[in-house]
Order: sequence, then C-alpha cells, then structure tokens
Amino acid sequence: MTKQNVLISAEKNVSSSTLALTTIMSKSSSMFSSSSTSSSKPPVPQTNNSINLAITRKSLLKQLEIESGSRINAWVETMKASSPTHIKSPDAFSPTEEHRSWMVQHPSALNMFEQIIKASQGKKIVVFLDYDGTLSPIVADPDRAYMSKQMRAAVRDVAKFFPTAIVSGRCRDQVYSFVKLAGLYYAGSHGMDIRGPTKGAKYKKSNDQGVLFQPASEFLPMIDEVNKVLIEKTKSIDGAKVENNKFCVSVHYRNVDEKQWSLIAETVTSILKEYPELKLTHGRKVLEIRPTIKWDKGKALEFLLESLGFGNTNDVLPLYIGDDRTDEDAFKVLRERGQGFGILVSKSPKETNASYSLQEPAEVMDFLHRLVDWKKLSNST
Ligand SMILES: O=P(O)(O)OC[C@H]1O[C@H](O[C@H]2O[C@H](CO)[C@@H](O)[C@H](O)[C@H]2O)[C@H](O)[C@@H](O)[C@@H]1O
Repeated sequence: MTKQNVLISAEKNVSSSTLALTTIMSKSSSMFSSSSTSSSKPPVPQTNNSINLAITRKSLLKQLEIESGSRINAWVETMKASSPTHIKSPDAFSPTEEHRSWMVQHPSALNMFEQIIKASQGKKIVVFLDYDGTLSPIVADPDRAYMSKQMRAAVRDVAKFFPTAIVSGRCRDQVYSFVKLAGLYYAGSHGMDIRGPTKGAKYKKSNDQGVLFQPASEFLPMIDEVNKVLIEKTKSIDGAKVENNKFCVSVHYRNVDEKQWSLIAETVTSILKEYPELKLTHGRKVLEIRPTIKWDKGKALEFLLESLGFGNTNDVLPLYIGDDRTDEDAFKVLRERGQGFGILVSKSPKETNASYSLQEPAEVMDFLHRLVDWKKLSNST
C-alpha cells in the first residue's frame, strides 16, 4: 500500500449526517426484530406487533423527515449567516465596539509589520497565499476572478525572495491559469492537489518535475460522477453554478435568489446522501463537496513546509494569508505549532484563528510590497 492509500484508508470516515441517519435506522431495526428473533421469549401477539410496527415505521419516517428538514434549515441558516447582506458590515469611519475589540485581538498586519519582521529574525519566511478574496476580489462570476497585473507583479517579487505557495479551493490548473507564475507551489482543491518546484524535496517524484501530491486521487471518478449529478439536478435553479475543482466540487449560489437557497441546500444534501464518502462544507456563497479524508489547507501547509525542509525546525516563519473558512485550518495549524502568523483578509469581525488581519486584497498587495522592500533593504545592508 502506498503512503497515500494508507492515509486515505486510515482517515476516511462517514459523514456525521449519515451517521445520524444510520443510528436512527439501526435503532429502529432492532425495535422491529426484537419480538420475533428471541425464541426464549413468548411471541408477541401478531396484531399488536403489526400495529406497533406501523406506528413505529410512521414515527420513524416522520423523525427522518424532521431530521432532514432541520439539517436543510441548518444549512440555509449557515448560508444566510455568512452572506454579506446578513452581516452587519462595520462602517470604516465609525467601527462598532465589537469591531474595535476584534481589531485589538487581530490587529492589522500592516500596523504590526515591524513585529512580524522582528519575529522572523534568524528564520526563513515562507509565504502562503489563498487566491479568491485574497489575491483577487470576490466577483459574481467565478470564471472571471482575475487578479490584477499589479498583484501578479507583487506575488512574483515575493516569490523571488521567499518560498511561496498559492493554496486554493479551486482546481490547480484553473488557479494557475489566473496566477500565471512559474516557480511557485500550487495547492489546488483545498490542498488535495499539490505541485511545486523544489530542489531536494522529500516527496519529489523520480523525475525532475518537482513535488506532486494528490492524497484524494482515488476519489476522482466519484467526484466526476457527483459533479454530473449536481449539474443535472441544479440546472433548473436560476443562477446556480457547479464548478468542478477536480478533487472537490463547488456549488455556487451567489447569483441565486435567496428564496431558492433552501432548494439549493435540499438538492445538494439529498444528492450527498448517496455519497457517504463525501462531505459538505461551506465557503463564500458556495457549498463545497469534498472527500471525507482528513486533508485540508492546514495539512497542505504542513506538507509544504516539510517538503521545503522546514518540517522539524524552528528556523522558519510561515505567513499564511487567506479570507475564507477553509483557510482557518491553516491558521489553526500555525497557532498549534506556535510558528508564524495567520493573517485573515476581512472587513468585518469574524471568529478566527488568525493572529492579524488585512481588510482587502489591496492591503494584501501593500503587505507583499512591504515584505519585498524590507528584504531588498536588508540584503543591501
Ligand atoms: O480557496 P480559494 O482560492 O479562496 O477558493 C475558494 C472558492 O473560490 C471561488 O469562489 C469564490 O470566489 C468567486 C469569485 O470571486 C465568487 O464568485 C464565489 O462566490 C466565491 O465563493 C471558486 O469559484 C470556488 O471554486 C472556490 O472553492
């Protein structure tokens, strides 16, 4: 068995919603069989048993209906809660008390630049960048989420001085087609598709093409299948868009009328009932279908650090900049390692494991410029 297969088989598990259903099912089947299987017990009169059975089946179906209804409602609530129209966006000129105290806990990475540099003394800075909402602004059409030329130049400069990785939920080829920079690591599909240029990397393949790591490769046929089903079942929902991200699928509802959100949630969750090896997560107006393996942007970050030779050392200061829930896995890893800093891109207070914040991609670009300027200066002195 390969390392990847060991990882997959050890860590694959059933989604919690399926478990909930299975528990109800198994509880009910034991209720159904108890009186007929035990020969030591007197037989329960047939009539009572049939009535009981009918009642139990009826209440079971009702229970399943309620369970599934409340699960869909829970998804709709999550969808609404994370939608900007439902978030109290702070006024930049008169921030709320909540926003002020959040900024104390997660100060601007630009204001904290000197402290970040101080922490990097004697260490190698490694830069991790999310794509959507971090390097490119969020736009209505995911196929047109281009980054600006200026941002590309900033990332190119950063990559000249620091090992740099783009970590995205998107398919790796797609994110590469936006960034268009060689010499970087790219981790697509939420880190499940990693490729990068390295010298002497541990996970290097026998040829010279650098790292290639795809821990969910056995899920490809299933992802393709569910992608087709999702396209078919959502095609009548105006504005819904299904995006095949190779090892995961995104179902966008940004352009769907809010009244139809519960239909989206219902459609996606009911399809997923047929795929217990896949799970549902949530991003910025997008539902994401992913394999249940324990692999995420945090694991990808650890993998990349190890791949770069910084697995077991303190001589590294990883900086991870991202705007999405999925980036929290990486922020958490940094916090737990007590190494480097997570930087959340957000205009509004959010629960986060990041240490610092930046408001928008324009500030991300400023931060990248400052890193490069500092490095150039320190190289010249
Ligand atoms: O990890 P990321 O690079 O942040 O990718 C996460 C998802 O980003 C994309 O969707 C988001 O950006 C779109 C373009 O601005 C926007 O229209 C959409 O509403 C956002 O959710 C991408 O299309 C998804 O596949 C990624 O999973």
